[in-house]
Order: sequence, then C-alpha cells, then structure tokens
Amino acid sequence: MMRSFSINSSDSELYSMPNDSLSSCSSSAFIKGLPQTNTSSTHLMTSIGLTTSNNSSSNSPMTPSSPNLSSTDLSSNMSINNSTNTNPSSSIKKNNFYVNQQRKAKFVVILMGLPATGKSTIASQLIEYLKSSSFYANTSLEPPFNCSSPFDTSKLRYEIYNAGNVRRNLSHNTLYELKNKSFENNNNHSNYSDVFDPKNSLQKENFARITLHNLLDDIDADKVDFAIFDATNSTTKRRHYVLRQLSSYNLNPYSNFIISPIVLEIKCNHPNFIKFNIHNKSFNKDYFDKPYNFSVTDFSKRLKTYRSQYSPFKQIEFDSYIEATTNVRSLYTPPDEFLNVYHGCAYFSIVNLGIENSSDFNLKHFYKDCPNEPKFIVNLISSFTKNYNHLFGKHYFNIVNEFFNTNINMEKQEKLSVLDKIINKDYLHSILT
Ligand SMILES: Nc1ncnc2c1ncn2[C@@H]1O[C@H](COP(=O)(O)OP(=O)(O)O)[C@@H](O)[C@H]1O
Ligand SMILES: O=P(O)(O)OC[C@H]1O[C@@](CO)(OP(=O)(O)O)[C@@H](O)[C@@H]1O
Repeated sequence: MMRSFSINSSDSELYSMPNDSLSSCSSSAFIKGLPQTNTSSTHLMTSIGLTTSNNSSSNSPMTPSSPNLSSTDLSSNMSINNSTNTNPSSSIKKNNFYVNQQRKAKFVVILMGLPATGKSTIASQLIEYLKSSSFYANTSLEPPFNCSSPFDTSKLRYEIYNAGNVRRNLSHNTLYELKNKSFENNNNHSNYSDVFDPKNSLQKENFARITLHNLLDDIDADKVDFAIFDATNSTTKRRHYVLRQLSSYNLNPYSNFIISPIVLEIKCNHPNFIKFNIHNKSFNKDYFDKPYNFSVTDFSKRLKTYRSQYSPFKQIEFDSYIEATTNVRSLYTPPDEFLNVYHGCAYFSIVNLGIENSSDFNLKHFYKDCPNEPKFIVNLISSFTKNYNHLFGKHYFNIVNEFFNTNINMEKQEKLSVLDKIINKDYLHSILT
C-alpha cells in the first residue's frame, strides 16, 4: 500500500499562527498518511480534533502558478512506499490507537537564516563534526559531557536537503529557460530573480515543501538518520508549517520513526562577512553564466527582500510547539496511557561565526521517556554551536581578512570595487537595521 504526504493545504494550515495548538489544526500529512479504512485511526483524528478534508488543489495557496509545476507533480514527489507497514506486527492497540512501540530516533535540523549567512557551509561542518568520532582527540577542547557514549555518530547516515537545489532542478527547463530567453533577447536581467519577488512567494513555498517531503520520504524509508533541511525558513509561518509536518509525522501511528526537530538559526551581520559571502554566492549555480556585476546586484536584491520579511526565531514558537505536543498527550485518559511519540526538540543559534555569544538563548526540551540517544545527539549539537568559533569560525575569519587585505591583483581589485559600489554603506544600513 502506498501512502502519500500531501503538500496541498488550506489557507488556515499554511498561515495559522504559531501559538495555535497542533490539536486544533488540520494536517494533511497526518490525515493522508492514515489508511482510510482504519476506523481506530479515524477515531484518533476525531478525538484530537483533526478532520479529514478532500483537499482540493485549486483552493490551495500553494497551487503553483507555473503550469509546469502541477499539484500532481508535487504529490508524486512525496509518495512513501509503506507496503511493509500497513499492519505493523510490533504495534499495540491503546485507546483504539495503534502505536509502533519500537520506533527509533531520527533527527531533523531545521536551518534558518538569511541567504549567505553560511547555512549550507555550517550544515556540512555540523555533519563533519558529528561524524568525527575521534573529534576531541584532535583538538585541545574539553568534551562538554561524557563522550564515551554507546552511540557511534560516525555510523549515522547524514543528508542535507537544500531547497535551493530543488528549485534549481525543478525550474531548470521552465522558469530559467524563460528568464534566460529574456536575458539573451533583451539583455535585460531584471526578471531573473522573480521567484524571490514576494508576489511569487507561493512558488518558493512549493519548492520548500517538496524539499521537506523528500526529506520525510527518505526518513520514513530509513535512508537517512540525520537530515538537515537547508532553506532560509525565514518566516514564522514557514517554521510553523515545518514543525507541524514533523509533529504530524510523529503522531501518525503508521510512521516508522520518531523525529526530533532541532532549529539552528545562523546570523551574520558583520559587513565584511556579508560582502565576502555575497562575493562567493555570485559564483554559485544561479549565476554561473552571469557577469559578476549582475550576480552581485541580483543577489543583493534577493537578500534585501529576504531581510524585509525575516522574523527571527522567538521563544514563543518553541513554547507553542511544546504546549501543542503536550496537549495532544493530555487528550488521553489517563495521559500516561498514551505512548510516547515525541523524544525531544531544541533551538540553537550561531551568531557571527560564534564570535558573539548566543548561548543564552539556547532551548532544549526532552519529553518524558526520551531515550538517551536523542539527548546525546542534541547535546552534541549544542556543543558544536557553543564551540563553533574555535572549531571553524576562526579559520573562516582569517580567510575573510586575507580576502580583503592581500593579493590585490587587477582582477580582484575590479571585483572589490564592484562589491564596494553595490554593497555600500546605504545598502548595509538597509539590511542591518
Ligand atoms: N561559516 C563559514 N565558514 C566558511 N565559509 C563561509 C561560512 N559562511 C559563509 N561562508 C562563505 O560564504 C559563502 C556563502 O555561504 P553559504 O553557506 O552558501 O550560505 P547560505 O547557505 O546561508 O546561503 C560560502 O560559499 C562560503 O564561501
Ligand atoms: O524557501 P526558502 O526558505 O527561502 O529557501 C530556499 C532558498 O534559499 C536560497 C537563498 O538564496 O538558498 P541557497 O543559497 O542555498 O540556494 C535560494 O536558493 C532558495 O531558493
């Protein structure tokens, strides 16, 4: 039997506010993940206030405006082959609710941060850090806690799911062709970044949803243990959507694993870091065939748009998630009868490569009965963020200094003057305030 996660959702699902309860929202992933013949599951949905909807894609705010990206294409990207799990033998029936008792832990890091703050770079570094079992032996750092744990992080399977790559792949033959056409014919670059125009935000949301559901597909198929969702996730609405998808996954009795979400916010507001990062972005896949001047101008425009919409992570988002997930549990009488479907969740940040101390706003929560492995992994991520400056930040700092201060040949001088002209004082002021 195939089950599929739907990415089509109603306005209320996409845009409801963070402090609403999971128990009062509809989640299409949760609903569609359940076999319709399973009356006990239907009972569960009713009991926690979830109602089945015949979700029509035409009503969805996420309906793609590009004819090349239909809702059918989108849902086919997210089907999960669940043939082995329609009647899990390891499940028990409680309160008319089947729960697989042996669901193992999985981890999803939800990156957030403006473009070019270093999210993709830091995602790779985090994996490098976690994989490296002999890490502390090669540094002068004191392990923050007992590392002689039974969990060998070098054996975990890691994967980064980058929404930008999904966008580039899916729009390769459609949007980009159109834009390149206008570029060639009119020598007019102004439409190139249309997907970042707020009026096209639904397209962008679709790419992010496809990315997230690819990630969930891989987790449920046991292809990955530690997944990083690499997107800006720069609005509260987006993060709310992502967290609820993960929560719905956990709540679905037919899901194979329990996911712990970990939000990792990356902030970078030092002018030289911003300039250097934009310079490097101007050579990425979006701009490989574009002149330097165009690439920097276009990317700086994109960054400014993102900045105007960015909402930093607030503790209320975390608290609402905990409250909502705890509420679900309390719907069961007595509450302890409800088997644990959440392990833990956390929020960490890295500000200016760890030069600025961001540890005062670190959040961790472990649910009752959380096993040791999720605690261990979350603590390891915490130690990565706390020690980031020593681990990777200093090295990057030296590279940036070198870039601005040495080897000034003609070509580099030209690029620096373009950079200075575009990323000027006024521009920096507009994105830093
Ligand atoms: N922490 C970092 N360490 C090393 N290089 C970095 C770091 N942050 C950013 N950079 C540089 O800036 C560029 C853009 O960073 P990237 O990780 O792609 O940002 P994002 O994923 O947030 O858009 C990278 O290509 C890299 O050259
Ligand atoms: O949907 P959001 O969260 O904005 O994130 C995805 C977008 O982030 C960007 C921001 O520039 O990432 P990336 O640099 O990794 O390619 C875009 O490419 C991508 O479309």
